[in-house]
Amino acid sequence: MKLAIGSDHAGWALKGGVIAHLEALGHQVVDVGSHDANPVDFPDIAQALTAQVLSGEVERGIMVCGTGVGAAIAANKVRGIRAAVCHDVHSSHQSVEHDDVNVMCIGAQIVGPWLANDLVTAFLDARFDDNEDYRRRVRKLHDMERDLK
Ligand SMILES: O=C(CO)[C@H](O)[C@H](O)[C@H](O)COP(=O)(O)O
Repeated sequence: MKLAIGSDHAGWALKGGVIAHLEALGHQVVDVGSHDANPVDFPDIAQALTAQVLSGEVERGIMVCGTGVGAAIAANKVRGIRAAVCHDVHSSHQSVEHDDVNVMCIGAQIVGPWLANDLVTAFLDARFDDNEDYRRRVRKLHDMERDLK
């Protein structure tokens, strides 16, 4: 899969290992930054990453910040993005299967490199389970987004 990955300074070191893992699995990875440990603001990186997803340049995105929380808040501000913090393997795949999540967020202060690799693998291996209930719920998310003032 072609995907985008981004991090702030807190997620930068973990991101390097995740990229190596994903490339070893054969994924094509677009790194939208940051590219060093200097402080950056996660909303700026989330904007660059979500733009890649919405343009169709990549299928999905992965954000790494300190906790995953700021990255998820930022990404969810963008119409068309369904982002989730995923720190366990079950949520990592079910978030795609049931909720059609397109941006996964992980916290480098919360998970280590081995678990991070398992999480992103579960996320990318998962496919939306296209049944009526899940479709209806995702449609309602779109409706809520459309009705935002
Ligand atoms: O986790 C984060 C946001 O939810 C960020 O990655 C930062 O770790 C957090 O905001 C702390 O920022 P700092 O500049 O590293 O103190």
